Parts: sequence; structure tokens; C-alpha cells
Amino acid sequence: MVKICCIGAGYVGGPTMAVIAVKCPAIEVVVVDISKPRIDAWNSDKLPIYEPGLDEVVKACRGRNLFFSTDVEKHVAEADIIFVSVNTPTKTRGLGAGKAADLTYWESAARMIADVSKSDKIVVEKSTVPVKTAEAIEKILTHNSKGINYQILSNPEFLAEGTAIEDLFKPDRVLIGGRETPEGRKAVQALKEVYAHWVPEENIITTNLWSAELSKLAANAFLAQRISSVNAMSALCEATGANVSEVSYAIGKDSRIGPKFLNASVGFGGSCFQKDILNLVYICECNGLPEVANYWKQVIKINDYQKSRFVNRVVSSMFNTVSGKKVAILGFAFKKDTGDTRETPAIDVCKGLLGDKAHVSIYDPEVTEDQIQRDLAMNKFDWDAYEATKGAHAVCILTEWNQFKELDYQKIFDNMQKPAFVFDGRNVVDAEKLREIGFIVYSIGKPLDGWLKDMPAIA
Ligand SMILES: NC(=O)C1=CN([C@@H]2O[C@H](COP(=O)(O)OP(=O)(O)OC[C@H]3O[C@@H](n4cnc5c(N)ncnc54)[C@H](O)[C@@H]3O)[C@@H](O)[C@H]2O)C=CC1
Ligand SMILES: O=C(O)[C@H]1O[C@H](OP(=O)(O)OP(=O)(O)OC[C@H]2O[C@@H](n3ccc(=O)[nH]c3=O)[C@H](O)[C@@H]2O)[C@H](O)[C@@H](O)[C@@H]1O
Repeated sequence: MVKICCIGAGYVGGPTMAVIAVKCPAIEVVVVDISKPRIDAWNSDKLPIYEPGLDEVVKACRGRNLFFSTDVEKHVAEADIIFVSVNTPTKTRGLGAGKAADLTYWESAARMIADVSKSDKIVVEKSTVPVKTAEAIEKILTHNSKGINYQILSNPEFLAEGTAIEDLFKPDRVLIGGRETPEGRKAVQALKEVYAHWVPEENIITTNLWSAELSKLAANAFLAQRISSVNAMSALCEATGANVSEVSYAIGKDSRIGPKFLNASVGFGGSCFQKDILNLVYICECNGLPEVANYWKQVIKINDYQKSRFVNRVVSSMFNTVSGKKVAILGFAFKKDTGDTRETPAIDVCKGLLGDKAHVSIYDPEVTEDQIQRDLAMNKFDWDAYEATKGAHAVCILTEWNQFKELDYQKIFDNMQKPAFVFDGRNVVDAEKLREIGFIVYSIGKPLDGWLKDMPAIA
């Protein structure tokens, strides 16, 4: 029986391994982590992450061929294939701080693999890493190898949160990079056979190691660039009376552009887009390519601009002050169908409003009060959208949860201060209906209400 061990039971390691286990009953999959609470949660009825369909997949194979354990060394020693899916955040100190990827967790995982291994291993980079990381890992492993043969593969993950299970069941592609040697090709083939249990062969792409590593950073940079492009257009739409949804639809009809990922928003969030672009920028700089670095940096600058533009719009519309006013925040997660708040635009928007002395009251169906307290370091949580909006001067919609489309806005309006404002950072509400109720409505990238035109948002 092939044994797989995955180091890191996070948003990627957990769902990815659960899907491998459910699709490959003859493979034993153990997910290990140094965090005991995380492993305990994976072994309980309340999984540590919210992801539609995940519970069913885990229930189908946990205890059969899927296991979660803190006994990291034992399972690494026993495995044939080791996935490394640890976090690779942006460095906060020292050389490359604020840009370069922090590979501390990666390196310690690699050293531990070298320490405990007694048989040949295929080591798979699942985490998103800088190009050439495989070379560094190879050095760590082979310098400590005790005659063991290691093959390093790059197998980046392209799942998106909220649709992880769907994405893993039907990936657009699986990418595997390896050394172009007989041993390298054999290792690529072994991993390919795992995925071939459910992914059509033509969707499994094999490349050299560096192409696979770089493709992951490139994919995230291109995706984020589309959002910054449409968000840049949203500002121009507001200034000219064009409607960003109509513009997105019109350009998306061009089959070369395509319709996806063209929704204007208050800004992109999530743990990866910004981190991976910063990482790309740093690699460009290290390779003497400042023009390329600056090009990609602009994607982040527009994202920051979009978030501050939103805050300025809220404040300027409300007579240039939100001091002492209750502002309800509907949605705190970085996108719908997840409880993840890493780099959510809601943090920046809330901090901006708090900086202007607003009283914010936050409701999100999946984010816990504890998490919001950690993110904002204050107690601002409400259990219910109607409680959050009671007595408020304004409502800001920051996550596109479906339930926000179906709220009783008449009831909300009746319980708010007047004039009552809705600032829709995700274009989820029917602005015309809300205007009929009496709200003053701002929708990202849409023609402005007369009220808003008279109150320009200038920083
Ligand atoms: N979150 C996402 O949607 C995606 C993330 N990625 C990439 O995948 C990687 C992992 O991301 P997430 O799963 O979101 O991170 P995460 O923070 O949710 O999980 C990482 C886990 O690794 C564990 N860990 C760290 N060092 C360890 C060690 N030495 N031994 C055992 N466990 C250790 C941590 O305790 C943590 O539970 C990152 O490189 C990320 O860029 C790639 C695609 C999608
Ligand atoms: O490497 C990663 O971590 C992952 O990053 C993203 O996935 P994720 O961040 O989970 O979610 P997305 O659906 O990409 O959304 C990211 C952000 O962009 C925003 N967004 C997305 C699409 C859009 O049209 N407009 C828009 O503002 C979302 O609201 C969210 O804040 C990529 O889509 C995945 O392919 C990748 O694997």
C-alpha cells in the first residue's frame, strides 16, 4: 500500500488530502501538524475550516484510509510520498522583509524529513514557494541524506477557498514539475498515478521544476491583476456614469478575455494574492528586473487604493464625519462561503472607519467573534444582521454572502438613523429597490446617486 503523509493540516493540506483519500481507497493518507488543536479539530465533528462539502468527504474516509495526527516524525518516516503544505507567509523582518516569502516552516519541515527518513522519499512542494525553492530543499535533504534518495516535485495547488472540494474533484489542471532525469521522471509518474485515479490524463500537466514553481505565482498574479484592472475601471465608471457590471459583461463576451473574475469589489483579500505577488516582485528585484517588479507591484497598489477609496466614499457621503456614528458591517470574511479572514479587505475598511471614530458593528455568518477580536483587537461583533444594523447610520456590505441579497431591507431601514446609507462593496443588493425604500445607495463602479455626486470622496 502506498503511504502518503502531508505536513500541514491547513486550508490546503486538509481538503487536498481528504480528496486524495476519498478517491484512492488503496492509499493510506496521514495529515500531520504541529498544532494539536488543529489536529484535534480534524478528528472531531467540528472541522477547523468551513468549506462546503468538506464534512462529507472527511466523514467518508476518516479512520478508513485518512488519518490526522500530531505524530509528525513517525508518519513522515513511514511515508513513500511526503507533501509539504505548511504556511509560507511574507517575511516580516530582516532581508526582504515585507516582500520575500518566509520559508522558516518549510526549511524546518525539510530538516525534519532529513532527520527521520530511513527509506527513499518523494517530497512534494504543495505550498506556494519562490522559484528555485526545490533546489534549496534538495540541498538540505541531500546534505543530510545518509544514502537515502530524495526526489523533489513541485505540485502547486490552485484550489480557491469556498469551492475547494469542487476544485479538487474537477481541477482545470494538475501541475507536476520534476527533475528531467530518469529518477525525476519516475517520481513524476508516481505522483501522476495518484491523481489519475480521478483526473483525466490530459488535465495532468508535467513540466520542469522551475516552470511549475513559477506557474503558481504567475497564475495568482494574473488572477489578481484582473481584479485590480476591473477595480481601476470601477473608479472611472463612477466618474463618468458608466456601469462597471455592463463594462465587465461587454468585455467578458470577448472570448479572448472571458467572463470570469471580472467582478468589481472593495478589493481582493485572502491569504495568497498579495503574498504571492510580493514574492514575485521580490524575485524580479533579485533577478535585476525592476521594471517587471514595478509592473506587478501596481496590482497591489490599486488594491490598496480601492479599499481606501471605499472608506473615503463612506465618510465623505456622511457629511465628512462618521465620528460616534454606528456603521454596520455585513460580511467580514474575504469572500463568501468561507470563515477565513486572512487579508480580508474588511480589516482595512473597519480600521479606516475606526480611525475616523466610527462605532462599527460587524456581522458575518461564518466568522467567529474571537477571530474579529484578533483581527481588530476590539469587541464589535453581532450575532445577527438585524441587530448589527439597528440604530446604524450606514450599512457597508463587504462580503458577497447570498443571504445579504435576501435580507428584509425595509425592516433594516425602519430601524436605522436617517438619512440611511448602504455602501455595497460587492454589488450584491438591488440598488433600485433600496432607493425606493428610501436608502441612499453606493454601489462600487455604478452611476452615483445625486447625493453622492454632491459629496466627492477626496482624501
Ligand atoms: N489557502 C489557500 O486557499 C491556498 C494556499 N496555498 C498555499 O498553500 C500553503 C499552505 O496554505 P494554508 O493551508 O492556507 O496554510 P495554513 O496556515 O492554513 O496551514 C499550514 C499548517 O502548517 C502547519 N505547520 C507549519 N510548520 C509545520 C511543521 N514544521 N510541521 C508540521 N506542521 C507545520 C501549521 O501549524 C498550519 O496548521 C501556503 O504556501 C499557501 O500559499 C495554495 C493554494 C490555495
Ligand atoms: O493560491 C491561493 O491561495 C489561491 O488564491 C485564489 O483563491 P482564493 O484566494 O481562495 O479566492 P478567490 O476566489 O481567488 O478570491 C480572492 C479574492 O478576490 C476577490 N474577487 C474575486 C473575483 C472577482 O471577480 N472579484 C474579486 O474581488 C474575492 O472576493 C477575494 O477577496 C485563487 O483563485 C486560487 O486559484 C489559488 O489557489
